[in-house]
Amino acid sequence: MSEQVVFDSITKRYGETCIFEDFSFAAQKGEKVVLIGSSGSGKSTILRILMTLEEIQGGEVYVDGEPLWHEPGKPDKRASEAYLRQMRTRIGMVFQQFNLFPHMTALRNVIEAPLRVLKVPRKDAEARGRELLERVGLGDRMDNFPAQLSGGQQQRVAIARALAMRPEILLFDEPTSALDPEMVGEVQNVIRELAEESELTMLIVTHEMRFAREIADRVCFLDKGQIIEEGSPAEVMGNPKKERTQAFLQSLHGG
Ligand SMILES: Nc1ncnc2c1ncn2[C@@H]1O[C@H](COP(=O)(O)OP(=O)(O)OP(=O)(O)O)[C@@H](O)[C@H]1O
Repeated sequence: MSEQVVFDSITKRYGETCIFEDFSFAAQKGEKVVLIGSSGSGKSTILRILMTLEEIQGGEVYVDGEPLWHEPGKPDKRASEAYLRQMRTRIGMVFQQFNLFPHMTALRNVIEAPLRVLKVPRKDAEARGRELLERVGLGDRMDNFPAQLSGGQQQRVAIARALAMRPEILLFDEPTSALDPEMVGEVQNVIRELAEESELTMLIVTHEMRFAREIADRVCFLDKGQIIEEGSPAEVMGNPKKERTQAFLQSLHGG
């Protein structure tokens, strides 16, 4: 196995507040890593840094061995927008709040980036878009606008949209936490199938422990910008060694 994502001793600050200092993390190609931890521990920030939505102040992130923030040939300068954009095409992200374009149909939402960014011919983009929407169970909803779809359906469109860019890495930031409870299962099923069937490297932030257990090859428990404990779901969630992990899991069980 090779490392597809590496955080090498990064520093991340918001103003004066240091979120990560000397933070390192790696995910293997095809690995499904679930990040758990209390609110504010830095889980979303990890995904946002990888998606180049947040800059770092020290260290480096590598994707497939290539630096994300220090463009080769320009190691002392911030990577150019063109370089970041090209690196970003390898990574897809599904957000808590779907973030669909409201004025576009489901199909249009899915094909927009392949058309504009990858310059895929419209016929091919549409064929692939239809296939992906079928795959997430929305074959009969392709021409609906987001407002005509339930939250669960919108999130499934968002997953199809991320897949349309043929990423190598797929990031999920609390993908079901904005959903009504009855829709959580349908979205989790789609993600679970994807995890079982695909070679994608997946990083998933979730507060849903049952889902985390089902989907993860490895669970990382974060606290205050540090990975306190990591291992298989059975190890971390079934038999946590560290007090802070135990306290976190108990706080969830306690409601
Ligand atoms: N844009 C920002 N400006 C300032 N501080 C921020 C910003 N974004 C996040 N933070 C802070 O960084 C820390 C880590 O936030 P992050 O969203 O990564 O945590 P999290 O573990 O994903 O939490 P949650 O489970 O609540 O989403 C928090 O203390 C948060 O307040």
